Amino acid sequence: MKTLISWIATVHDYTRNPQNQIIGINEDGPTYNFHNDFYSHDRHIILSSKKGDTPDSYIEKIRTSLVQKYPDRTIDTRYLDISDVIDISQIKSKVEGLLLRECKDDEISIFFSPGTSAMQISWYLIHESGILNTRLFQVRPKNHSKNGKAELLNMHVLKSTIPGGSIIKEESVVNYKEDYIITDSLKPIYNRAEMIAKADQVTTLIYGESGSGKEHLASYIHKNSARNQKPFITLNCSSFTDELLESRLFGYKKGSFTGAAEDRTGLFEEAEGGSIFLDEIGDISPYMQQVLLRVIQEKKILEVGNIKEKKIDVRIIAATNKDLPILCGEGTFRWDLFYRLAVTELTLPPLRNRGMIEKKELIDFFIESKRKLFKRPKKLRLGKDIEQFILNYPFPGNVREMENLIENLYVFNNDIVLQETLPARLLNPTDEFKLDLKTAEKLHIIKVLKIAKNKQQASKLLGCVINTLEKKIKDYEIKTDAFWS
Ligand SMILES: Nc1ncnc2c1ncn2[C@@H]1O[C@H](COP(=O)(O)OP(=O)(O)OP(=O)(O)O)[C@@H](O)[C@H]1O
Repeated sequence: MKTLISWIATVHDYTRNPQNQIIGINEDGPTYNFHNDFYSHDRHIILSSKKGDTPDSYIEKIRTSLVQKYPDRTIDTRYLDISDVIDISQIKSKVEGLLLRECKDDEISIFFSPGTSAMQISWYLIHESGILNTRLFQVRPKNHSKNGKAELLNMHVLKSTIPGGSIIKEESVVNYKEDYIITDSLKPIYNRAEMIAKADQVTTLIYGESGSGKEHLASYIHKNSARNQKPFITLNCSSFTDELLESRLFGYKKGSFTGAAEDRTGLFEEAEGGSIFLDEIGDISPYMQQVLLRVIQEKKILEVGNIKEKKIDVRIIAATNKDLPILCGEGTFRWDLFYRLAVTELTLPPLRNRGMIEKKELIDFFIESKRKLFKRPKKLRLGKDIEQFILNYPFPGNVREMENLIENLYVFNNDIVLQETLPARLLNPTDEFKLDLKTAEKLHIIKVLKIAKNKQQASKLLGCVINTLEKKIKDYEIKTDAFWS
């Protein structure tokens, strides 16, 4: 869809009397001019910085007048409730949020001219962030053009001329410091999360296996958002029945069910102004899906046992280790809820796909961070063979399992890690975990390498030529040093 978006031009879109009061619509103003000369879009969204509690008669007047003149055109208004029209970060965050919610897949033409200069800088920053498919346009009015006709100009602004990107980057670096390692495969994901964070109210769906870092990524979005001074609340949805989940999320009134001895505030209300992280969202029942869909649509909650809804302002970040589109296709998850939750999406790779270098970085990272935790003067040392066992292990529990393993090694070792202190599953990885075929093959090769005297014997046992075995050792990044000295 081709969407045109612009601010209302409060000065130039209206005619005024000598006392500067608005008395009518200026048909030579920028909004009208764009429609007269250049409009070729499927819809136009006109933005107002005001609160939408009561429609602004002026912006609605211009909309009605345009619709009367061009009845086949779709013209909508949106009220963004901007408290300070020169606050760039507030403007950018609210506009970007709106665009991500409503125009994510559109070809967006931004009419740059109307609005305050802060609004124009925000347009530029949104365009430059590259998160949406945007183009910037301005109009040269007929009295300034050589041929006496208004001209539509596509703007290409050189990046180096405006320092906005670096200002925004600086803010997020200041906001965020933590004991966490962002390895290479995580960098693009965290960069995207940072952009998402700036777009207020936009929902995010994080995909990733258990222990891959979903909660941390969600908290990173919160910390980098304008809501970072407000609460970040997390809930694992899979551990509750419908009744418990509903009362936990929305609260309840005293006496509304057996055991409800007093009023209790729900998590949505506790998170007011901040963000809520709903983990394992793929596990909620059809009933809870319907309830949550309503909450997202209406931005209101209903406490259990209450009849009056409460307005909420909470950013929702959800996560799942399931393939939600597949669940939707099978009919167990609602498409409409999926689309509401997945306005933006992020996927964390499982640890087994992060490559040896990253695995090693993580091991080193945890060895140092757990040294501090255990208050040891020296870091634990891993012999080459022990390191190979750890590197070869597929870690079905992902980073959490690796973190726990290193903690465990600190408990049982003082200096150099002894092989007998390694958990049995590392020495003999079996198929006790659900593993894909490739991992099963890798584990089988490791098993055979361990019992064979050399590669020739291993390839014989495996029933393949040595070249095939060597290729698989390379592809699966199996470290063979531990098997033969
Ligand atoms: N890159 C990393 N650097 C440091 N610690 C990490 C990293 N990734 C994950 N962890 C640690 O692994 C553990 C699991 O992370 P987290 O709880 O974010 O995962 P999750 O995907 O939300 O898991 P689940 O779905 O089971 O709740 C946490 O202790 C977290 O600190």
